[in-house]
Amino acid sequence: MGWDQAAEAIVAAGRRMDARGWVPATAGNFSVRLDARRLAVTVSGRHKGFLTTDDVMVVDLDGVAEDPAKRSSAETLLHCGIYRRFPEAGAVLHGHSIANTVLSRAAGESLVLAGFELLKVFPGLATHEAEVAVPVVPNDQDIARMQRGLDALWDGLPSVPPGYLIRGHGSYVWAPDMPSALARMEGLEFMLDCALKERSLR
Ligand SMILES: CSC[C@@H](O)[C@@H](O)C(=O)COP(=O)(O)O
Ligand SMILES: [Zn+2]
Repeated sequence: MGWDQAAEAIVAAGRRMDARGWVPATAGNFSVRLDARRLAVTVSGRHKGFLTTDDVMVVDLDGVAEDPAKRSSAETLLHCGIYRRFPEAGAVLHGHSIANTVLSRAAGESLVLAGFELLKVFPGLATHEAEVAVPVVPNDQDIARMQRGLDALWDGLPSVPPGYLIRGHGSYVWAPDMPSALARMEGLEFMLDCALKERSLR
């Protein structure tokens, strides 16, 4: 995807995520794959609901900035990890919702979503009569180490996961393009909201 389109898609995604309350303070980060070696990603520390295209920058798949004067997202290496591993990934979204934060703190190594019609937002699922295990990984301020843990986890999975949760921190999803990534994020967060409400009814 070209730079202009990618940067606009990221700005619009920020507004959408902010409207849903999923990027409080300066939380969250987003990216779009530009070509085989480069991605457009959010600059670190910006409020994601008020981004302009100046708050988007280019890094390579090692996370090295094209413009060294700009500092990319603290979690850039998690974006790079997704693009490196999953060739079909064209856009990545990360958000900090109440539901993903609370449920990931209570979960074990994965959080199982079952019986929801919205499971069909995930690839390969054509019915609600399914269950999806969303991996939950420990939070870590050492992002390179976190990505090594994710790579080890992915090595052992039988299929591409629908995304993942970082415990007490947030969610990551990806898809071939930004509209599909937003749909996956909205589907995942809807189901997490439901799961949280179900727990409070118990
Ligand atoms: C507001 S604290 C959140 C950050 O530590 C981080 O997890 C985050 O999502 C945003 O970091 P950023 O460097 O702006 O991409
Ligand atoms: Zn985060």
